[in-house]
Amino acid sequence: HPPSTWKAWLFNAAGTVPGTTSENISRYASVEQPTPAEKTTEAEPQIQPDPETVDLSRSSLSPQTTPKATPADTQNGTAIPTFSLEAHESSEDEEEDLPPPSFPALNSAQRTSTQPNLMAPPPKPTLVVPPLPKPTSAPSQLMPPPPRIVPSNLRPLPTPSQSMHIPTTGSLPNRGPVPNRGPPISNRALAPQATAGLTVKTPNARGKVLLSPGHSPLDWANLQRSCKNLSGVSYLIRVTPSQLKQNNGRKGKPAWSSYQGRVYNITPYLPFHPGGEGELRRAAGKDGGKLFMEVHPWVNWENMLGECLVGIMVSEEGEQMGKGTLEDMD
Ligand code: HEM
Repeated sequence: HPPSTWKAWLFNAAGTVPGTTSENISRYASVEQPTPAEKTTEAEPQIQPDPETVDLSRSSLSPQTTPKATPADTQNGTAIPTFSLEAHESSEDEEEDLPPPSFPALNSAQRTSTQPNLMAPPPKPTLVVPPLPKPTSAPSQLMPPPPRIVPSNLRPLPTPSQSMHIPTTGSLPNRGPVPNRGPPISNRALAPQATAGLTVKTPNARGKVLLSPGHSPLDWANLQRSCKNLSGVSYLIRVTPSQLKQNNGRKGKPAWSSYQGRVYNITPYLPFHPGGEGELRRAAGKDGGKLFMEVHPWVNWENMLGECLVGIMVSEEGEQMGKGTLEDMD
């Protein structure tokens, strides 16, 4: 239902409401449309509304820009109904004065119900935990209390300056040169000799040496696969002990060594031997099996020197000494 003041204005539009005159309406309309005199004298129309009828401070609309009803309508006798917000605001005030709605509603089922709990209560747990025995009579069965921490027994925590400090200059602590992972600083001066094909002894526990560039185990493996003649012979031969002794690697002779009845030319392997050329030469011109097995029995001689095979050991009379024959090798 509209407020009662709305009805009054509706009736005023019909011209039948007492107490509302056309004078009021025209005065109201004159606020919206300035008189011609005001238009001509001033560039910006200054509107001075009647404080009794219009309260511009309460309106967010500007009277200069918002179109309003023209007074011509009032002159014809039919006034445009105008609505006042006063009555509406008063009703809002009344609503604000009302207490907040109660929840649940006063006539709701929750309020009218006589039973306080509509839902059934949850079942009670059947398992009952027995109470813990009271630690009264037998304190010896209980766990002993934790030891008291005496500050004097605690080791003092290291300060960040002591434990977390990383030196910015110099070598890191406990980070010496890794064995056989690169040339140590003390051997750098010997690098030109190493490039000349000489091996350099390094101070490591297993007696490995610094191999010259291009003589790593991988380089040797590649050389074995290169199909080059590494044995120095064009076909497998029978080697007598005297022949083996003559080929000892000295005076321009090749270095042969026997292992399990087979003879190998170790000459091309000398610069590749991880234990050093000198160590390997100790087996030249004789059976090297004993030395070999003393140092590194895990090394596969056959695989390492397969392409260096010269032949088999025979007696001085040419008799076969081992199980295998040259035909078997072929
Ligand atoms: C003639 C056949 C030989 C072959 C094919 C051979 C091969 C090898 C190989 C592959 C290594 C490296 C082992 C590894 O890294 O674990 C090595 C190391 C070594 N070899 Fe030989 N070697 C031979 C003979 C000898 C002989 C006759 C000696 C000594 C008299 C010797 C002394 C050493 C030493 C001292 C090392 C370094 C220590 C080690 O790696 O355990 N090698 N050799």
